[in-house]
Amino acid sequence: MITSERMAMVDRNAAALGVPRKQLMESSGNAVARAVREHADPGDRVLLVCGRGNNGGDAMVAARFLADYDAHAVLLGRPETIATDIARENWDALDASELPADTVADSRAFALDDYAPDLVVDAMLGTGVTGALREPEATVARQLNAADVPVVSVDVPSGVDADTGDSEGVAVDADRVVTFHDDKPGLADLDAAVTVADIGVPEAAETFVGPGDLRALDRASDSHKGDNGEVLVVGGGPYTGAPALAGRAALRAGADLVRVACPDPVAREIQGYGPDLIVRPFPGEHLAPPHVERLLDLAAGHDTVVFGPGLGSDGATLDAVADFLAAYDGRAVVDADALQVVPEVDTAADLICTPHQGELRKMGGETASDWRDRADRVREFAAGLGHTLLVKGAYDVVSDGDAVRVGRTGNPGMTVGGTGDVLAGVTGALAAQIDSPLQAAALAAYANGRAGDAAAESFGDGLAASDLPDRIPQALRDEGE
Ligand SMILES: NC(=O)C1=CN([C@@H]2O[C@H](COP(=O)(O)OP(=O)(O)OC[C@H]3O[C@@H](n4cnc5c(N)ncnc54)[C@H](O)[C@@H]3O)[C@@H](O)[C@H]2O)[C@H](O)CC1
Ligand SMILES: [K+]
Repeated sequence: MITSERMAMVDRNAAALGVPRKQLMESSGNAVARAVREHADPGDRVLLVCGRGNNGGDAMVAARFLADYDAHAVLLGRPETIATDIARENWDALDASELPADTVADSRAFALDDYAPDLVVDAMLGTGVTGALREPEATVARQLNAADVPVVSVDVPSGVDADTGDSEGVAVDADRVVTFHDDKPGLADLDAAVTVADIGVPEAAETFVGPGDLRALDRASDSHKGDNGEVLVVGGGPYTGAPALAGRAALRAGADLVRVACPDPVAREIQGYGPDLIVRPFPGEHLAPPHVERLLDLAAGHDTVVFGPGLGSDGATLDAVADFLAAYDGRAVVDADALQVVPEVDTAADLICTPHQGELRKMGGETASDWRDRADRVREFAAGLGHTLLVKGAYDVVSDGDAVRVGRTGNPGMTVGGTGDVLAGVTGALAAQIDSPLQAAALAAYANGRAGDAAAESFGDGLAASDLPDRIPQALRDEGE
């Protein structure tokens, strides 16, 4: 099953892998023509009703594959109103090839009987539908539903929401649906036979995080209306730079506000770095159980907590981490020494753990040299743990125990200290903006690696972790779109 939102991401990822949407449309149209062949005989009259989006484009392609039928394409609207370049190119190809095709600009000009079809291909609207069908689509849908003619719908019956199966007004009552790449949740309860057509989307477009995944952030900024979240970084003790790096990275990944809770001496140093980070010091040299109550209060006012950067592995510190996690029920990123506490603790929190392979082993997980084997093991371990894992490596493997995503951006220069702190901060900021922890972690791995790749262009293997945060905003933009 795939939602329309995820399909749009995968589609964009496929384009980035060198399989552009027009090529997928060619496969989609071919699959539609194959379905027509199963329901009608050569010579039969086939009416292809095309909308102005890519759903219509699929049927325009199908028309080219049906030369041995009496096939006729009807565009609902004027050719100038076709919404996408690839649909327009396919319409122009029909026109230039002098294949039977005409346009219907308003509902009064359409009468199904004029075509006397043996079969209708419904390609008015696919996953791009919003709200109730407008005219002329609504009238055409009513005529199709009233007539005794078999209907093959392209991708989804026009008017039906592919994610929910709902329709706000009239929708096409299809006999058969040819849907693409993967089944859609909204098709399950319809009275239609559903076939899933492989349209050649490489598996890598789903597995490897790509520019399409950046859409998760566009959507997040629509729904949160400018509220990009507040992040609390809990870190510092033996190390000072780590919490500051994580905090700065969280800001650059779009968090509205970042506070760093750290021991007094660390706070004084962080304040010397500049005005961007708000510091909430606690007494002593390192985190300890007496600090936990105040940290919990502080955490309650934040969308996510990034736990671990530079905390060290003092016994009292690890006890404090365990106490915190046992009482916390929000969302947190756990990194570095704090990770070893996670398998023992019973927590209601929603955690994203970001171990490197050594830390994963310390948590009781297994690694493997081949990334595919590693992906299986990470998935199993995440399922047992009940949290999301982002296991760092040349290929970063992310799993919530169910799905697996792999980030393959980044370069060997990033083995320098501190890049993990940057990743933890970016993960915290994205987890404050994106609902799915898997998606937030996957995108964080991708963006961190891309920022590292941009830094390597200037500094090669001499890159430093502090080169990364300022390169995160660009790494979170899709320049190819
Ligand atoms: N990877 C894939 O899955 C591929 C899918 N393909 C096909 O593309 C469509 C989705 O195309 P898109 O252009 O995004 O949307 P639509 O064609 O469904 O519709 C957009 C079009 O419709 C107008 N519109 C929206 N709501 C309404 C309404 N209620 N009434 C009337 N008109 C409406 C809107 O203004 C736009 O102009 C997918 O389903 C597949 O069939 C491609 O083949 C590529 C690969
Ligand atoms: K359709």
